[in-house]
Amino acid sequence: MTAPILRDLPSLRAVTRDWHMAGETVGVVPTMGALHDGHLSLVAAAKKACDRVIVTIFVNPKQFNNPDDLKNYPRTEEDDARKLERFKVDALWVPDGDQMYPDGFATTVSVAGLTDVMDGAYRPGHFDGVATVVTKLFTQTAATDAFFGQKDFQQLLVVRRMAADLDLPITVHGCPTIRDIDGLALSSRNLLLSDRARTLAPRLFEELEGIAEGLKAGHPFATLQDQAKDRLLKTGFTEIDYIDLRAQSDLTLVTDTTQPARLFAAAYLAGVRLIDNIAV
Ligand SMILES: Nc1ncnc2c1ncn2[C@@H]1O[C@H](COP(=O)(O)OP(=O)(O)OP(=O)(O)O)[C@@H](O)[C@H]1O
Ligand SMILES: CC(C)(CO)[C@@H](O)C(=O)[O-]
Ligand code: BAL
Repeated sequence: MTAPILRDLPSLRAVTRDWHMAGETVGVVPTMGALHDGHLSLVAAAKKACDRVIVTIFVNPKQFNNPDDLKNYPRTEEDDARKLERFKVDALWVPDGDQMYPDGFATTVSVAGLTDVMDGAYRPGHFDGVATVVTKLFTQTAATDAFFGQKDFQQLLVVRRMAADLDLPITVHGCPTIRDIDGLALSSRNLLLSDRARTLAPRLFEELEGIAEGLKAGHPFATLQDQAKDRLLKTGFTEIDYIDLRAQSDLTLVTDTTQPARLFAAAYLAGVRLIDNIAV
């Protein structure tokens, strides 16, 4: 059965009020649509953990620093609703831009520190947009639990910081990255890759794995990083925003893996910006 698609706040509040009154746990899975198995793994985790599940679909203009990226972002609402049928989620929250940001909207939620690096540095304003919309999604749904992917690891930490700092009564769960059979992290933007670019895209993950092995073998990170960048550029990637080794807790740069660390990468292939990260 198709879940009800709710587009205005009074309708959303009407259904969630009864759940909260009954003491049920409510899980929210925030997405920008164009759903794939990565998103669906979050939905499955939410179904397992919570009495009720709301999936949100909103392509949030405030987090796009590039107007073409916003214009080209895939929008597939009917397919998305169909893909969710088998999960029997309780509601789809699909607000439009006016619902989310009515005339006069003037508030920005900004998380300092964690957002200074990587995607925060390369996509100015991006995490302000994310933190602002996620704060609204949390308060609109009054969810008790939220489910985010580790594919966007920096986003996961930013959201956790924001929820803790604002005392939002919600538990933020981080779920593992789902990959295609060739290792490419599933991502809605993969739909924008040409056939040829799609065959090259898994190289990003392969390079991260190669660096992880090199670190285990005792090679210095700086050398491994340079070699990986060179190889990606020769393969056809056009621009590499970063390949970084950072502490998992606070994203500070590290040069070894004496504390829990992750490798992070962002690079352009045929005009599409791919990101990935792995634990080392
Ligand atoms: N491969 C994946 N595995 C697990 N979670 C994922 C994966 N891809 C996305 N997610 C998670 O799904 C949620 C919604 O992400 P979003 O709608 O931006 O999808 P996306 O595929 O990351 O798209 P984009 O192309 O914008 O990066 C986020 O919490 C994100 O981390
Ligand atoms: C969390 C999110 C739905 C906020 O718009 C978005 O950044 C995403 O899809 O990862
Ligand atoms: N997956 C994070 C959302 C974005 O790239 O804008």
